[in-house]
Amino acid sequence: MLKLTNLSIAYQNKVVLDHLNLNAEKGEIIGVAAPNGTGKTTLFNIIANYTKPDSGQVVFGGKYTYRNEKEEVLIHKHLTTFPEQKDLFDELSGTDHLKLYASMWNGTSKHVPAVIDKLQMRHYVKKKAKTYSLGMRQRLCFAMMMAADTTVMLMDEVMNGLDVTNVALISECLLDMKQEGKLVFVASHLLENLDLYADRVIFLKEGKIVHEQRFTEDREIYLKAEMNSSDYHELKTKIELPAAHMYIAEHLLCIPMGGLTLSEQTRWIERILSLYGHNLTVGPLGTVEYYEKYFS
Ligand SMILES: Nc1ncnc2c1ncn2[C@@H]1O[C@H](COP(=O)(O)OP(=O)(O)OP(=O)(O)O)[C@@H](O)[C@H]1O
Repeated sequence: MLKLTNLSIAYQNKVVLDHLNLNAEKGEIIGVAAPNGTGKTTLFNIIANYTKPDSGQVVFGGKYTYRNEKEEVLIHKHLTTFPEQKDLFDELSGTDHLKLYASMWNGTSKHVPAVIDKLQMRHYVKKKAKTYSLGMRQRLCFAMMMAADTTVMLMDEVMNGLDVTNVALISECLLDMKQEGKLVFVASHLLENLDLYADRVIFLKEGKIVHEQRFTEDREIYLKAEMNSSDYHELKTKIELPAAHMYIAEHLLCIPMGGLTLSEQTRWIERILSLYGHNLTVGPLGTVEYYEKYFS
């Protein structure tokens, strides 16, 4: 559906994307995780052709690129980017915004009432946007994407300014979009939230995808023990830890359990429990843990 090949861009001396490659399919939600200023927005801007890469290509549906205006129009019929709150029209109501997006991309606004209901906006959607709180504006921006209903959606900081209830509501809508076969990119600093709906999370570092965590496949199970750095170094003098173990962000020891027999697994659990009893869990690594591994 969407193929990124060898995307590179640099500003002055700073390399932001460096020969980045990615294939993405319909029905996928791809989380993009990286610290501030790494290149998430730049990546989205290149996918949407708001920014030209220094080299590389964005290919849609196996054949369309931004080589000419005709193909750009074709691509943009199927792609939306998350509106910025500052781009909302103060004097227009939420309904006006939704109808605008619906008719621009969809040619009809018949589904707008269903979007309003789904996002529980009925009590405010007829008021002018200038009267909305931050969270109300953010929900409207998301609703506009739902109204546009395109196949590819690029969502930058979609959860910004939302309270817990609204984060849950939007997460639910993202899961619905996946069921409907959309391809959704979500750049977010709410890392645990990505675990709820992303099929995979890519971690950007120094212009490249330094790690891709897939949630759809069998994931490696780890014995995870919280321990400070002096306990970790002391432990290493007492027992030989498996070569593949990780010590993440100076606080989390992770011992892979895959390939071990049940009795070996139990032995590791007993050993770590007897030495450092508290805060021990068994399970796969989540987005937070990989983030700490690569960026801490
Ligand atoms: N037009 C531009 N001119 C010069 N530098 C730019 C431009 N656009 C982006 N950059 C630089 O590129 C880098 C990546 O910026 P980008 O906005 O893509 O990061 P981000 O990962 O989206 O950050 P955040 O999490 O803060 O939104 C930053 O160092 C930024 O200063």
